[in-house]
Amino acid sequence: MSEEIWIVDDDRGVRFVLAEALRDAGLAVREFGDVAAARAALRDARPGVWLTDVRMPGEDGLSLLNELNAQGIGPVIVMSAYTDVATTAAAYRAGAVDYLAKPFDLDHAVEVVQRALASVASPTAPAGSGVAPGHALLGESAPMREVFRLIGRVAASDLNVLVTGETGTGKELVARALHEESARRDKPFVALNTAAIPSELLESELFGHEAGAFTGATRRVAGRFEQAEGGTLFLDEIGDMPLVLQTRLLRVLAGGEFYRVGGRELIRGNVRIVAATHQDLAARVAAGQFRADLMHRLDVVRIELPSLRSRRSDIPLLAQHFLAASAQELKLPPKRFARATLKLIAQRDFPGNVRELENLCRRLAVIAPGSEILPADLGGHAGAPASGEWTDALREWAVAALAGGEADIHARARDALDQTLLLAALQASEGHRQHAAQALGVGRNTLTRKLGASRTRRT
Ligand SMILES: Nc1ncnc2c1ncn2[C@@H]1O[C@H](COP(=O)(O)OP(=O)(O)OP(=O)(O)O)[C@@H](O)[C@H]1O
Repeated sequence: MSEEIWIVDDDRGVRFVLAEALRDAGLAVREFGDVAAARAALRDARPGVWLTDVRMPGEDGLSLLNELNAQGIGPVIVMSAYTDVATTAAAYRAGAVDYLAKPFDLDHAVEVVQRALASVASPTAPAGSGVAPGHALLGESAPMREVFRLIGRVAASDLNVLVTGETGTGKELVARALHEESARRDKPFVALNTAAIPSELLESELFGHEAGAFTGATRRVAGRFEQAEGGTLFLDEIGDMPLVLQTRLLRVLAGGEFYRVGGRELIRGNVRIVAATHQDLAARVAAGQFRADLMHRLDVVRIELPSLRSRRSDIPLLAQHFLAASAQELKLPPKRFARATLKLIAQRDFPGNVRELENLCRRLAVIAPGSEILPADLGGHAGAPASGEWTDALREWAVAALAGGEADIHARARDALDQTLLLAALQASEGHRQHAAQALGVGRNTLTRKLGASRTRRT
């Protein structure tokens, strides 16, 4: 077996630095500027490992990968600047052993090549079925690229996956992407939010019931397991599942068989389970609220979604996407963010993560007056105020007041807030109460009352 590494990339710069790094590591390297040249070289030689770009003028890297894979020539490592789930998963499906997201770290690239060389004896994965459909899952930050890579890696397998992450981080989207990128994509994707269903109904929701199984069960109903036959069942908020049902679910997962509620017919299912939770399952196990054996069965592969505030570089991309999508969906004229507005948004903390950002953009699509969304538009309408502004000063004051054991902290802060806002508005309206009230978005009576209250307290 040849130990030569073949690099196919139309970008000379990439070829050069990569080839140098590999040679420094003691490997022999051959470079090709396009697929045709590499294919010609195949007539009288074989590489140890291929590294190929995806999008190149002429034939693209994936079609080469498919062909090499069909002929058992490999292993192939795909390099691409396109790090979305669809491209990554398509590469893995076509038989890539690894995926390097450009720009990549050279040491990491050398390591990946060495690993591929070491595993040369093992056969490559079977060829896949072409290019994947587009995905709603967006992100360019390093942690999201890692998520896409994992999805690409495990989608084609039938392994159970546990998706973890705070609320609104995209757990359901990941489950859908896993389904779309698997051979099950033409079968149903069925989602069930365990926390949203009363526990006494959950069993019949999951496994279905026969007519007469309980009061009100007038006909046989298929449960989510049956509905998802051949496809994927997404169990959201799995941490909230009652213990009795955990036992039942465990039995079904272990045996692959179940009965409908009130039924005698044993049903054999073929369903892939993707579960999600925002809770720390291990902690729930320790507290006796979740079965350890069920956790291990669900947590075969874990995909951890990062919070939005830990990947702020994705915020502008997501915000622009949501703004455009909202305008289209609500049939509103398109708007765009001023650069300063995007910067302010990217500083926010978003405890509700991507969902909260999506809601903010939807609101702005509706209420921002101009075609360009300015920082002022974020003002009172945009949810929590940006961190790093007056709230920081307020927080400092509160921390000091709490530490000093002061009394009536909330009332005093509220008074100070009222007074500051009212005086600023009155100044701006040159003492005109009606205008000041309008500008603040409060009624005139409220303004008068608050003015009175703050005066009374001060005296
Ligand atoms: N990476 C992403 N790219 C684009 N949209 C996203 C992304 N992540 C989340 N969203 C959007 O944010 C919203 C929330 O996502 P999703 O429902 O998947 O989150 P979740 O983690 O399952 O939330 P919960 O824990 O509250 O159920 C959805 O509208 C989804 O389309």
